[in-house]
Amino acid sequence: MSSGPATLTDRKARVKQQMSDYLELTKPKIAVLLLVCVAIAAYCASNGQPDVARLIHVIVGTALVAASSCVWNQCLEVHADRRMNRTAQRPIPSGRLSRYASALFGTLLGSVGISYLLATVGVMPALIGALTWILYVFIYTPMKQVTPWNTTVGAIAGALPMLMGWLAVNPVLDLRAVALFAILFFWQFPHFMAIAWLYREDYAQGGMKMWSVVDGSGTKAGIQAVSGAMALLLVSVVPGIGQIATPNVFYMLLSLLGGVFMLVASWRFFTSRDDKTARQLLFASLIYLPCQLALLVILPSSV
Ligand code: HEM
Ligand SMILES: CC(C)=CCC/C(C)=C/CC/C(C)=C/COP(=O)(O)OP(=O)(O)O
Repeated sequence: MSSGPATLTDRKARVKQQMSDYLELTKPKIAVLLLVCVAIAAYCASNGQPDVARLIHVIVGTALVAASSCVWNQCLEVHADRRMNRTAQRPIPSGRLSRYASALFGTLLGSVGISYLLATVGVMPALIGALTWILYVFIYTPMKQVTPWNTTVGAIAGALPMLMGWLAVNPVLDLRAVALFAILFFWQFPHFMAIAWLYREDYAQGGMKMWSVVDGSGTKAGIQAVSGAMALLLVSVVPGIGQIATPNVFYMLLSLLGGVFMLVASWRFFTSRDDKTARQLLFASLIYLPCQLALLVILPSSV
């Protein structure tokens, strides 16, 4: 007799679980920071006069395309994800969602996202969105099983959304646009080398050829982290140079400070190569990026 309400409750719980599974497939935590980057690039490109509608359009469109790429990434990696502790409980390897339904969901998100970008902010952001999708899904994802250079390709895919944000409001890519791309590109090396070290056993089990797997001593991961942090320090200063006669010293000094913070965290990881310094480096990377982005916003638009 009581099976009616119980069934309804069960069904509601199942729908709720499925919705949260589909959301999980889109890797929402990474997406939030990525979309903040897109927004900041669009803001910088607007030279202090942001077109709010275009800004919102490029955020929405990029969110859809990025979500689609994350869904497809998990459709292709299901066997590896099943073998790794960090990913085994994801919706597809755990069997909560089928690969087919997920691929359909990802395709829908991607098609809507690219069409939305085309219709609202134009060809260039849509084109770069499509290229980034292909790079992440069809080049980076299979490359993880082949060579540690996969991270370099992944970092290009991770940084390209900066150009989507920029091109949505400004058709000309200047030195600041290149610097924004470079900041996000180089930031990913210390960010990911810390993760690659922390999950090295997992990655090895999943057949992923990360630097921390092919060189178990951690030296190569450390070198990648330190080199990335050094390059990051240099490129983060560039947006402050602006017109040579009036460099923004305030911005440049604070960027240098942030760069040194990342370099010290990377150096400590390189010299110790233990979980403690890796965790500190990952934490430092997640503190650094929002601060550096905030600095870019307060950088005067005349630069
Ligand atoms: C080569 C490129 C990248 C790789 C391989 C990578 C990989 C990862 C992985 C595996 C985690 C999960 C760590 C954990 O479970 O403890 C993570 C965390 C995170 N990543 Fe990245 N990432 C990359 C680029 C990016 C980019 C471009 C962004 C955004 C701008 C980003 C933002 C984040 C954030 C916010 C977290 C913390 C949230 C979480 O724990 O899921 N990452 N990254
Ligand atoms: C517009 C568009 C298509 C944007 C996509 C950009 C994007 C999602 C960048 C993230 C960068 C990246 C390589 C993350 C790690 O993936 P991973 O597969 O190594 O992470 P995992 O091991 O947790 O699955």
